[in-house]
Amino acid sequence: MEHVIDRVLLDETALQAKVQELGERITRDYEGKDLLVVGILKGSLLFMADLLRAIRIPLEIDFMALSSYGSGASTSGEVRILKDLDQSIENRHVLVVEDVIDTGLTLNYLMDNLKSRGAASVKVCTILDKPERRRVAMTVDYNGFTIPDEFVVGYGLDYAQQYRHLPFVAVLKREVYGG
Ligand SMILES: O=P(O)(O)OC[C@H]1O[C@H](OP(=O)(O)OP(=O)(O)O)[C@H](O)[C@@H]1O
Ligand code: HPA
Repeated sequence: MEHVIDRVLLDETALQAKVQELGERITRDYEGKDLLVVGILKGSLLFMADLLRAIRIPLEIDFMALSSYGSGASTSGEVRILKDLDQSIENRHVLVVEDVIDTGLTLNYLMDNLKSRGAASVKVCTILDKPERRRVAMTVDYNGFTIPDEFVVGYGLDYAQQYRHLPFVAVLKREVYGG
């Protein structure tokens, strides 16, 4: 992988330490509540699996897949649900798990959509946040790392569907993505 990676931004130790910290906070905050953790495919997969093991209270899991027309940065901000939840979330406490919040358009749509289904609460947990790219204001309830506006891969994040399996977050060499 060395030939495609410019530099490692967050190594495995840093990621895992942060995941433990987030898991502890979530454990405290949701104690005694009916918690449903919703992973957004595909990017959240690695973070979701690690985070779940760091949460020490009963919970259920589900997944959604979304697609934005064009990229997340497209002008419309229109989002389509490709795979919906398997169950009703009425009166349940929903925690959405994401790999990265960029423009915020995906999550903005999703939070409104989930709230309209009568959830008791809807919060978001992301491992990465790129606030410089935000196009809609949004509250990030649990954030792992605030990162600069650079294209990163690994720990679930892809470039052309590659590199999701890397256990660290890295910046690709410019010649790989033509940036
Ligand atoms: O804040 P935004 O600008 O809306 O961008 C963030 C979204 O973009 C990525 O998903 P993507 O559509 O690339 O799907 P993936 O998780 O399958 O890679 C990421 O997982 C977020 O869901
Ligand atoms: O930096 C990124 N890498 C991969 N996917 C993304 N989606 C938004 N930002 C990114």
